Amino acid sequence: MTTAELPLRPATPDDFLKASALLFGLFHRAVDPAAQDLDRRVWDADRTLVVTDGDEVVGHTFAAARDLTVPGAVLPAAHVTGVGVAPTHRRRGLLTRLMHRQLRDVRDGGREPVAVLWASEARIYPRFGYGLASTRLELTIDTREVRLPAAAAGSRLRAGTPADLLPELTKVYDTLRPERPGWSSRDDSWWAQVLDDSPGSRDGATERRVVVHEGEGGVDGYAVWRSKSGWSDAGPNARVYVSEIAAADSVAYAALWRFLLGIDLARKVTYGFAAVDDPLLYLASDPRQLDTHFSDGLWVRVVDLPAALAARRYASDVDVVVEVLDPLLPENAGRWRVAGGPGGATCERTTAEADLACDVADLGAAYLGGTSLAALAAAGRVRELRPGTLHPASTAFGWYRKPTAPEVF
Ligand SMILES: CC(=O)SCCNC(=O)CCNC(=O)[C@H](O)C(C)(C)COP(=O)(O)OP(=O)(O)OC[C@H]1O[C@@H](n2cnc3c(N)ncnc32)[C@H](O)[C@@H]1OP(=O)(O)O
Repeated sequence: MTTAELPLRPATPDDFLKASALLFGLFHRAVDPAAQDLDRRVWDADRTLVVTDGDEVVGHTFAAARDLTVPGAVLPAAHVTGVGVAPTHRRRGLLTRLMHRQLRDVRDGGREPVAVLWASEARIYPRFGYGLASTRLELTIDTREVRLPAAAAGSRLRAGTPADLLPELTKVYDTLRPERPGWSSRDDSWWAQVLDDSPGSRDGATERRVVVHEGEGGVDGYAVWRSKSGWSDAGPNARVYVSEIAAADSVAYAALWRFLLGIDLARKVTYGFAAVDDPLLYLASDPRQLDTHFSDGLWVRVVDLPAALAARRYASDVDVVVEVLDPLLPENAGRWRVAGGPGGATCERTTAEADLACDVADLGAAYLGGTSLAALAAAGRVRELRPGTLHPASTAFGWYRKPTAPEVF
């Protein structure tokens, strides 16, 4: 049997252990039964495709059913993860088959207008119509070089474990989520996944810790962190690793950062999920000392174009005809009129002359309001066919805050 003929099918619960072993191997991790149990909580055979060769699972992809916040709305979105092909079967088209089938299934399912993912390597997914929709700043902060404004009166911090403080975390997260493009819904299983603390995941650091901020109305912010002991010839040199920080307002946000940057014996604090417009850039006495590193965040694939473009809101009034290329999902190809604004929008097929032309991946890139159509045009990706239409459309497709995705799923 050639690779192209290997069976590709929906998974069954019996495939889990083999699929899990495949993924541990592909990501160069020793099999960790604790992490595996946790993965099993979020894994759903009905949302998984596998390729088998005899008894072996040699290809795998999973699309978790979660909601995603987009500009002005919260939508069901296929959260694609666990993509992998066995090293014995690589570069023979199995990923291509899996991606094509998965996108077709999502489209035919009729419920999720977009698919989203984090890429292990940024080169993999554009060919399947995914566009880079959010960027991520990784910060490595020298605690002695950065000062924050003095604390506001009435701030209170409380420390605890993730297990003890989970109700507070979920409350804050769910309160903030509808306003934060790029955030995904978390049920109990996803919270368990996000807060995974199996010893194999610690890399010599402590267990996870949580600090919550209490304002006048109760808990309104939290940070999840761990630390790692370190000593140098010059003295203490511990590191603090922040995995998540969320706050309802500037008082809570500054108080949490003040706490994290003030932990005794630590010299560096790292945080991997800052937004490109993160408030810390404007709070810190010397933003250069945040030592930012820029990388790709969430990739978005527009699966049902009219549903996706009508579902989000626009920053300003828009009425534009876009000619779209989508060889993989031809239902999306052709000319679409997007009309609306901050209160809602419609997207309908049209025979009118096009104002702009682009690939479906560019609409994915612009979908969360973080990548501008004008920047894509400057890169030669979006084309302005009718002069004067690009700039207003670019403003409308933007949003008042940049998207950020707080977790790699
Ligand atoms: C959302 C997520 O889960 S991200 C995790 C992705 N998984 C991993 O990184 C685990 C390790 N890697 C793998 O499992 C595999 O190499 C995969 C899944 C990335 C690719 O699977 P394959 O079956 O080899 O891909 P396939 O043969 O369909 O390749 C399709 C095309 O993508 C290209 N491609 C595939 N992987 C890569 C890569 N890592 N970098 C650059 N190009 C790539 C191929 O060259 C091919 O290009 P072509 O059509 O011009 O010839």
